[in-house]
Amino acid sequence: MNEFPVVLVINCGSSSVKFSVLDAASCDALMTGIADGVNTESAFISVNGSEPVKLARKDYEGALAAIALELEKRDLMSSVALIGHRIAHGGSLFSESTLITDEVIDQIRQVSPLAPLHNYANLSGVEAAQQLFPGVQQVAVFDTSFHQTLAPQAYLYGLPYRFFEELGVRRYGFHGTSHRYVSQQARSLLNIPEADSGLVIAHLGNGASICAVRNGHSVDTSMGMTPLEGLVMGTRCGDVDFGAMSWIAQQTGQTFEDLERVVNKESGLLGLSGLSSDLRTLEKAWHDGHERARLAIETFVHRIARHIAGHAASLHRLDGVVFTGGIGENSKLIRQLVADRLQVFGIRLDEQKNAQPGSAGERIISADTSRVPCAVIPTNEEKMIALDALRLGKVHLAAEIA
Ligand SMILES: Nc1ncnc2c1ncn2[C@@H]1O[C@H](COP(=O)(O)OP(=O)(O)O)[C@@H](O)[C@H]1O
Ligand SMILES: CCC(=O)OP(=O)(O)O
Ligand SMILES: [Mg+2]
Repeated sequence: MNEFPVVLVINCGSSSVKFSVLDAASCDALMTGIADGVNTESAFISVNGSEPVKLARKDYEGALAAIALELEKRDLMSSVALIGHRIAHGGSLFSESTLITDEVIDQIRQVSPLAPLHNYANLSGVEAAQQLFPGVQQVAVFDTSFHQTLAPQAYLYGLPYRFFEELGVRRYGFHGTSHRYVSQQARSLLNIPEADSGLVIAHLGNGASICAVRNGHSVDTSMGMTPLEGLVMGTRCGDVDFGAMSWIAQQTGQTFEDLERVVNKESGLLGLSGLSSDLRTLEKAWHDGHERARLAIETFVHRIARHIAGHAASLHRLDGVVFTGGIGENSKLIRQLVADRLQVFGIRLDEQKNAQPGSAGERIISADTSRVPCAVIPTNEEKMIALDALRLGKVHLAAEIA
């Protein structure tokens, strides 16, 4: 490794590449940024919150090349000791993070149809990084790994068992790296022992999911075989009656392919409001009297509360409800509306604590009289990815030397 090695963490999403450079010794972020609007005319890069700069090349390779250039400007290229990639779906092939080899890339490709918005983009990031950082060890960290502890009753669908046996149809769950990090932090914030603890985590971003964490392990989660099940999301519908989809297909003559696009890209907050998938836009629109924005937000909230309550049933005790993700960390409105619907648990937020800005970091937001504590914990998937990359990278380096 270099004298002051760093870990580059890459999260290639459906239209953006989020990246962080972390000090390998402390795992503190030295630099973060986003290349957004990938594969569109307006593709840009912004580093450490700076003004966006247009990308010369608009594709994933172009975005990764722009990130490499930013590292070069800061004389960091030769310090990159490891690259950690967020990979959404690992299927049943990967229950843990792994070093990336050609075989691993092939295996990730095999499961990619199950997370089409994410995995193909994730793989583009891996391939571009291999070109730009030749010889640097890369590590894959899967959203699905943390949920490998689900019991059959939590991961099976009520379908004929042969679909599971013959086709591997089952629930996997996603956002595992975030749920893993947030549940660890929550135990220290709320001062509860891992061995006897029960938490419900609400990761609310563009994609959104709930996770029940019992004694440090995921025991239930709202996403399924693909990242479509569960909550209403930015553009995804979440839970929907298959009978409704079949009815729509019969009435409109739309194919499975058409409907897959509708449920993944045209539904959720966007589809309900007819306005935007971005919660900030919808909150403002509601404030300005936009009725469908209000309806979209209230539907989003109702589903979150229903899933939080349902997930509590997988725990033996409820020590806390924790909000994270772009919405969970920043929207006092959503947190308040969700808490209002959880009165059955004796949950009450403290208005002032809930009104603190996202920049306030980890914080308890419930009233002292609340029967269950509620907290906000900013997620840090990048740190978890860097830690996994370092752990696997060290093992690999030791094996090379031996
Ligand atoms: N200050 C804020 N108030 C309300 N919503 C916010 C705020 N900041 C970000 N969001 C919302 O967070 C969502 C994006 O969350 P994020 O976790 O960044 O998504 P991703 O799944 O792409 O990682 C968007 O709906 C955005 O509007
Ligand atoms: C794959 C899980 C998911 O929805 O991720 P996202 O929140 O980054 O879209
Ligand atoms: Mg995210």
